[in-house]
Amino acid sequence: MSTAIIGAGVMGETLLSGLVRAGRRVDQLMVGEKRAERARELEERYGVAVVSNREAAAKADTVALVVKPQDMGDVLDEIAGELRPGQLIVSLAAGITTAFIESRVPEGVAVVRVMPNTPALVDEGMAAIAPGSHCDESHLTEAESLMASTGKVLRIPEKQMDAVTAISGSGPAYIFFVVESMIEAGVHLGLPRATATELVVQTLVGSAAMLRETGTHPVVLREQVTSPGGTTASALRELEIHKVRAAFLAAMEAARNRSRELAEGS
Ligand SMILES: NC(=O)C1=CN([C@@H]2O[C@H](COP(=O)(O)OP(=O)(O)OC[C@H]3O[C@@H](n4cnc5c(N)ncnc54)[C@H](O)[C@@H]3O)[C@@H](O)[C@H]2O)C=CC1
Ligand SMILES: O=C(O)[C@@H]1CCC=N1
Repeated sequence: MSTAIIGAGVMGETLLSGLVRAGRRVDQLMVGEKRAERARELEERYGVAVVSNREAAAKADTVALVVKPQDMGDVLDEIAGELRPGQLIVSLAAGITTAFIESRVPEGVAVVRVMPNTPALVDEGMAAIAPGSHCDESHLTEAESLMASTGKVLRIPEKQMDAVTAISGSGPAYIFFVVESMIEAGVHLGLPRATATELVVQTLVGSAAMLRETGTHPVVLREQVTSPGGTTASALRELEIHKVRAAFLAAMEAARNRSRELAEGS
């Protein structure tokens, strides 16, 4: 099965590198990328063939679309004439619905919508996938196998996609923001930057491992850290006073709403 990736920016390269690491044959992969310099870079780094979008669409069994949502209409119009029934389009674009894609490609082309995230770069990705209206099990299995090369995959109904985008798609950015804030706090408290960074990163990794390995609810894990009258309780009180919980809710609502707007082309 040959796979083309159209749009090889951050997420396109993440997918490409994951497929290569997972052992997909490079001669079964191809890339369509608008920026010539970027295309050359990927050719050199992975030995992958860079072709026109139309050639990618004509040759590949599966076409992964990894351009920005605002570029999807143009790319679909460009490749529609090359697509044929039985092919699979896997779209990784935020906001863009399977119905939008289906309305621009020939009848019988299957569409799967995916929301990945950047930890896929280290094989710890979280991808959600939702079928369009002409998908059968083999299409979903192929999309699943594409994304499973870089982490976990969850099947969801498409109506959950905007919320998923707000939580796991954008999620790594929130976590990095928290990490960055904690490192700055450590520096403010007088720690050398390298020490603060090591402390925060290992605390993050350790906490994530506890969540995954114990399956214990985060509230219980937080209570275990919070000694009566101790340091953690003082810190958490400040987070509540500064409405951090409410800010997270508002932030993720904003991301969900932005995903909906992208569907409308803005
Ligand atoms: N970066 C992230 O964490 C995530 C991104 N996504 C989705 O992935 C898609 C790409 O996002 P990024 O990689 O962050 O953006 P990016 O800007 O890094 O990559 C987009 C790439 O598409 C190329 N491109 C634009 N028009 C093209 C055309 N007509 N033909 C061929 N290539 C073209 C650009 O030159 C660029 O290399 C977006 O739709 C985004 O919603 C989804 C989940 C997470
Ligand atoms: O910020 C964005 O629009 C993309 C989608 C999810 C993560 N990055």
